[in-house]
Formats: sequence, structure tokens, C-alpha cells
Amino acid sequence: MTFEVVELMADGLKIEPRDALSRLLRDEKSDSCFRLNHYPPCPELQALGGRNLIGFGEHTDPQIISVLRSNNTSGLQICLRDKTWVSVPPDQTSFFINVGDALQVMTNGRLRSVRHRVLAESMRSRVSMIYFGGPPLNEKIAPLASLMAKGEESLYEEFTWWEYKTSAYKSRLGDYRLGLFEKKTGGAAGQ
Ligand SMILES: O=C(O)CCC(=O)C(=O)O
Ligand SMILES: [Fe+2]
Repeated sequence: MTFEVVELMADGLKIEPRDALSRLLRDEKSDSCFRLNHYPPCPELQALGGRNLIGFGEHTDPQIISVLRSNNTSGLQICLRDKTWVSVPPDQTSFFINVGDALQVMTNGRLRSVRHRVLAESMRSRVSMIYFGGPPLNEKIAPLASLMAKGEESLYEEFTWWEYKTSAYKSRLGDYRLGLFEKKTGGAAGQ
């Protein structure tokens, strides 16, 4: 299913060949992983009088794509450009698809890896499972030639997935990790 999603994205962006992204996830060396998160109910929240309690701190996912499925408990929020947080309605029958940092670079900023976080809930426990689709470690992460306009330059220095991953693990969860790889000239990719 994830492969089809990235192929449809490739179609939308007129990326050729259309498996330019999916082949990285299908590769037997693809650095993909699966995570199960459990957020127990937090009855102490009521005593905080409407204040937020963070279950999973704000961050962007580093890989190409994340596919999330949760139970029917809310908590997930995404950050809009104006820095306001918006709740993603929980739906145990849907998948929530997230663009990762690597896809932001491969699309030269056309798709953005959105910041997200999870707030604790007072009464119900939240369970989420996420497939993170990552490329092979030695793969060079750079804008795909087929979607670049004539004369368009990459907003990012070239790096391998291994280099990005190593750098991301050294940083803090909430850091803007792509910043280290943005070209300092030629306009800012920004957050
Ligand atoms: O548990 C969730 O809903 C989101 C977790 C998350 O963002 C992550 O594991 O990267
Ligand atoms: Fe995440």
C-alpha cells in the first residue's frame, strides 16, 4: 500500500520513472522500520487545569514517508505554517500519511515534512503504529532530476541517508535537522 502511495505522489509531481521513490522502499536494503507507541491515560492532566502534557515531543520524521494507524484516541497534532497546532482526528479505519525530511529534499521543498507531536489524554490510552519508509543507507538524497524546473538549483547539500540519519540521532528531537544541510546561498528553504 505504501509503495502505491508514493507512486501516486510521484505521478502527481510528474516524477519519472514513477517508481523513483518506491524502488527505494522496496529495495532489500531499504532502511525502513516499524514503531508501536503506547500512551497510557494521564488522569493527572485534570489537575493541570487545561495545560498540555506532551506524550511525544514535536519533531519531523526523517525518512521518506511515514504511514500511521492509531486507535480511536486523539492526541496527534500537526503544526501549521503560522505555528498553530491542529489536532488530527483519530480514525482507526484510516491511515495518516506523513512526508519525511528525505522526501522534502527529494522534491526540493515542494512537499514539506510537517512538524507533529502527541499530547497525552486524560482518560483513554492511545496506541499508534507507524511504518517509516527509508532508503538504503548508502543512497544519495538529492532532488529528483525529473521534477526540477529548468535552471532550478537544489536547496540542499548532497548527503547520503546514512549521513542524515547519523546527524539526526545526534540532534535533539525537536531540532530543525534539515537546517544543517540547507545551502546557505540561493534562498532559504526555511522551516
Ligand atoms: O503516536 C503517534 O501518533 C505519532 C508518533 C510519531 O510521530 C512517531 O513515532 O514518529
Ligand atoms: Fe513522528
